[in-house]
Amino acid sequence: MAWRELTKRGVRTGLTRALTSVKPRLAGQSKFSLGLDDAPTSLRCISEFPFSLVLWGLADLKVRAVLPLTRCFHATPELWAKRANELVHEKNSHTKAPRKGKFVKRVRTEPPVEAPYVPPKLKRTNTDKTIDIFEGMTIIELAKRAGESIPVLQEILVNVGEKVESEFDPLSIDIAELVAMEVGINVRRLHSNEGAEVLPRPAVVTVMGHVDHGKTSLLDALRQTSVAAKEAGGITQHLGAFIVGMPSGASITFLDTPGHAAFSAMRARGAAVTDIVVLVVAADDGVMPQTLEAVSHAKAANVPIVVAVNKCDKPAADPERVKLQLASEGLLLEEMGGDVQVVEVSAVKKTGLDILEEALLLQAEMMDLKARIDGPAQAYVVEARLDRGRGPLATAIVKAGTLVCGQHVVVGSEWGRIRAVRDVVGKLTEKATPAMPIEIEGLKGLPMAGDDIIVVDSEERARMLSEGRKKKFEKNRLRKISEGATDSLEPSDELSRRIEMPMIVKADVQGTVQAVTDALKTLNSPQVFVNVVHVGVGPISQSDVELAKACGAYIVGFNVKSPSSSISMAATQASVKIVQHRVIYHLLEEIGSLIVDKAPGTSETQVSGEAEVLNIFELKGRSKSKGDDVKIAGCRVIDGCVSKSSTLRLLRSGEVVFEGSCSSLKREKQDVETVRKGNECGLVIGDWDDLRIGDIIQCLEQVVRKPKFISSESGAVRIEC
Ligand SMILES: Nc1nc2c(ncn2[C@@H]2O[C@H](COP(=O)(O)OP(=O)(O)OP(=O)(O)O)[C@@H](O)[C@H]2O)c(=O)[nH]1
Repeated sequence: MAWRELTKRGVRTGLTRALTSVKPRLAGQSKFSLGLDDAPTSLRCISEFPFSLVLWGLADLKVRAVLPLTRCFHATPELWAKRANELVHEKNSHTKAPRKGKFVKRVRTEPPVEAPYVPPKLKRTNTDKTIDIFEGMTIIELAKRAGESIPVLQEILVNVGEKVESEFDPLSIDIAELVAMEVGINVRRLHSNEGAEVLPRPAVVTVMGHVDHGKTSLLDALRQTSVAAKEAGGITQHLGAFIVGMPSGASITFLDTPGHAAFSAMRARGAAVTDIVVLVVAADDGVMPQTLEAVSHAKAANVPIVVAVNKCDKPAADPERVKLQLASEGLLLEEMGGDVQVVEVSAVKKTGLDILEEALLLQAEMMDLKARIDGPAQAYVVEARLDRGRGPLATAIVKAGTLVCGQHVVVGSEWGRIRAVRDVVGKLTEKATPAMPIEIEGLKGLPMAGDDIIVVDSEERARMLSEGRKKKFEKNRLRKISEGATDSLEPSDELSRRIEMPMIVKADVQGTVQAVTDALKTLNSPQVFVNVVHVGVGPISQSDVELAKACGAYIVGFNVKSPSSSISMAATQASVKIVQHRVIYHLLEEIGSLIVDKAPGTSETQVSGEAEVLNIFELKGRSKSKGDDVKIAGCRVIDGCVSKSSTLRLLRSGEVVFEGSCSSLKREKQDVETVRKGNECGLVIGDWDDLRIGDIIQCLEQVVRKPKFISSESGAVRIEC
């Protein structure tokens, strides 16, 4: 039974009341309040279970027991039905304390205090009124449409266990419906596919795989263009999207996600909007670390994989080995009885491409990909960049509905009115339908890759939502800073000695800014802390130099134009170092070596030599200081080299008995500075004369160990101390 349908039967009202009445009694019982808070979300997920009886039971019991709704996911319909019967039975038999069942726990053992449901002051005359609701609307918007006051709706939200920090917070469409229902208003869900015409849509495909396994070449081969050649350093630098038309007339939307480790954050976002992942594995190289990483991303996002075994033209190609490797990593390949299709291709020789396309279309067909065409669009930002002439530009994929030029949108915490929509070839278009990659122009600020695009009615609403979201982000940011400050109140000794390297990151597009920032953070070590103080899209500017000067930061430019001579000169004068690259691992290498240079290193005590005491000689009255006898250890150096200037450590039966300096080191009556392994010597330890045959004398030296910059074959980098 669907949650929506319950409205008609009044069940949801019952549940809301039940939850509301039980809430005061749950104070301090986190387990139960958790279930309560989760209720609206959980309810969406259990729609296939016959739980209405349970809900009725809860409502009618007024409620001395509460179902931990989070556990609904694990319940079978039979269990639900059984438990529902139990609840009804308990109610009918007037049992004061319900039995402890698998899903029900008693809230308190003393006679229950009736906690009658006290509804907020509601107009309950609205039953014929219907309002449009949609994902992401604010409580202000809902209040306006419902003709209710904001505090009344806020009270309902609190009562249903929904945490809403501000009236600008977007509500989920389900919560909006729940609140509307409480004030007795019918709703029409604008983002729902129900009632709207749903049509098949092209699949959105992401190509993933290990570095250099041929992702870009494969996409190029598919679209008959050559991007790889144009790309700096031969690696894909940022997320793009394009449509590949198939001979059959069908089309597939590809997200061109890059494969380098530094971009894994962007790749994760790519997977979130994607329907299918093409996992590219080079037939000669086989499964590599990033191949497995890609599999994990796809699995985490619950996205099916189609494997493209590439470079099959190479003499060393061994597709069968690749298949076995993949199978051993848990991919259930079709030819081994699973459902993952594997296609052998060569991006260079352009073989197997038609079979790959067919495999993708087949996969898409099996998934029965459909989307609502009409109504407001739901879309995601894939990439964003700043264009000098056109301002902020966002590449987006429409997931449902139609995005129309001129609409007001909220994108993450930015807003704007869509001034222009361009398709993949840069042609202006009036609207964009599902799975269509587009570039939109007209936003007031630069959104982040992964942001959702919400279409709103008016500029006022767009502005309001954007402001609300910005405030929330700022609040979260400040909270994080204050949490960080609290964390750093008691830093460990090692961390408190960390040297800070402030950095300003400038890159061509938003996704890259973040990828570079994330990559730089991987270089943090116990000795050096990379502190990204400012990030931005676009070329390095005068103000970047001024900021860098003020906080002693390095400026890191990635994929941006070289700064003008006046900016370079200003940077030189201000002793601001600018590090600029177009290939991520070159950038990381340079920053890594700067970190290594700057790191103080760790001081370590090393045993540089070891001597065994073979004899003990006593010289009467020879001590310079005291006039006492002196004991000389007649030793043989058994390891390394013993030197007079070193600190000595005396070991007896493996235990340290003394540590001090050497006051005399002689070899055949000659004073010497060092004695090497295999030679004999006479050694006097200052202030220590308790010597025994068999004692071991170690020479200690302090060495400073500098961290090392390590770059693995997979492209991952780190600083090892
Ligand atoms: N022989 C052969 N070489 C290929 C094939 N596909 C790609 N290559 C070569 O492999 C190298 C890497 O190809 P790219 O397409 O840049 O690989 P990528 O996976 O996109 O690399 P990143 O973007 O760096 O992750 C290039 O030199 C290609 O020419 C193929 O099918 N056969």
